[in-house]
Amino acid sequence: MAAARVVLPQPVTFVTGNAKKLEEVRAILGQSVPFRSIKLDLPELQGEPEDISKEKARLAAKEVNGPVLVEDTCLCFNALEGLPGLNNLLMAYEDKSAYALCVFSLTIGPNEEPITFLGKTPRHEEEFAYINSRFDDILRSWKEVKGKIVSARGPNDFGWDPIFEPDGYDQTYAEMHKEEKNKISHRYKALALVKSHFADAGYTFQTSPSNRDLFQVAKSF
Ligand SMILES: O=P(O)(O)OP(=O)(O)OP(=O)(O)OC[C@H]1O[C@@H](n2cnc3c(O)ncnc32)[C@H](O)[C@@H]1O
Ligand SMILES: [Mg+2]
Repeated sequence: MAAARVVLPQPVTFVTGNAKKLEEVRAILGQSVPFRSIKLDLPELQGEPEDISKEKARLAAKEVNGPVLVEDTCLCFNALEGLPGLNNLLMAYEDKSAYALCVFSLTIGPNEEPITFLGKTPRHEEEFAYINSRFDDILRSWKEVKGKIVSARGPNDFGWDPIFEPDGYDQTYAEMHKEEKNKISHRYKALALVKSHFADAGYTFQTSPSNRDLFQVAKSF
């Protein structure tokens, strides 16, 4: 018997205040997940990345009163034991290695528990087994994006892209073509899990995003 399909009252709303992030999410998701986007000023929360992300999703779902997707990204420095970073502080350390971590949380409604998707190595055995059973192919190369901090190179229009050089590349994220970054990035890795989840869950929508919604998104940035 086919699994019951969850019907969502409206398309997923991706909540962000960051236009560059939205651009990448659009490019990576393509048509695979129907979503629209709004800009909401949500508080910058403190704590573990997954907890922050879940709380952000809960707050956003209350505001939107429907299904939401949120994302948080950090550039974490190994010299600071994974603390997100202050670049100047790092200059005092020899270890310039870092990793880019991306967490998405999806919640299908204001009273639902958020599900998180991490562009990072799973920490717990059970988590690993769970993801592995579902996303075998993705997981084979599954890691946070490792790299190092360098002096800024390339256009300066998106956060820390000019100072992050992923391992195995001689360009910073900022110097790469957009399509190249989107094929290897922390955001790509986390969104691959989001896509698999949507393919698995087979959500259907009572309404789909209209041109009007898309137009409003374009205007809000
Ligand atoms: O509204 P939200 O979605 O939270 O957008 P934000 O700009 O606050 O984004 P984050 O909290 O996730 O990110 C913290 C910082 O990291 C930067 N950032 C996020 N993703 C990045 C990427 O892929 N490359 C470079 N910088 C990035 C971003 O510009 C912020 O200054
Ligand atoms: Mg933020």
